[in-house]
Amino acid sequence: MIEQIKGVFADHAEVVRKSEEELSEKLIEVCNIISNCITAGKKVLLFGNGGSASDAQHIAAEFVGRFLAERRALPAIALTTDTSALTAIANDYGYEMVFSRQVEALANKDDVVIGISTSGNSQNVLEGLKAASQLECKVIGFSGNSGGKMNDICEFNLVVPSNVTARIQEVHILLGHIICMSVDKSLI
Ligand SMILES: O=C(CO)[C@@H](O)[C@H](O)[C@H](O)[C@H](O)COP(=O)(O)O
Ligand SMILES: [Zn+2]
Repeated sequence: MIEQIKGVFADHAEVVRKSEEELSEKLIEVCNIISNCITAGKKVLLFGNGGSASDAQHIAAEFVGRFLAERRALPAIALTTDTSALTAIANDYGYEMVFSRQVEALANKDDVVIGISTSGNSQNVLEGLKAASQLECKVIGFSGNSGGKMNDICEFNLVVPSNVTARIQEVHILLGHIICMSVDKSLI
């Protein structure tokens, strides 16, 4: 067991190292887009399935509550929390529409819309990002597994260099925290 545990720590460290190498430049651009969005009075919408739904909520909460600095509340909404909307949309239109329908309802031009999917291929995430694109939002992806179909839809797709869902998710929340740090710094 100890060998397995050490193996997970080692894999995690290696994916973090490769992510730093491959994603840092792109991450600066994403941080700037999000800081500019907030400064311009726009908002951030996030969504994903399972663990990525939790990530969407976690990151939105850092904006609305606080991260490091004492600053004003910032507008971010996870589209994974309204069970009435989620169940009605899934029941009436299909599960693949649960995010796109909410994006149509809530997003405006120049809002930032972040879709989180480790495979890059979850249909409801893809539909949500496509809807955001049509509304001229800034479309950002957090993905893994070479990016999947999110590569074709996102303006910036942050593809974590791993094929292991858990390792990808661990870096996704790290990316989220780096973005929160950068937005905080841009505001104070
Ligand atoms: O957290 C985990 C696995 O670590 C799961 O809940 C995982 O998020 C779910 O299987 C998702 O449905 C996977 O979807 P995606 O990341 O490929 O879009
Ligand atoms: Zn998980």
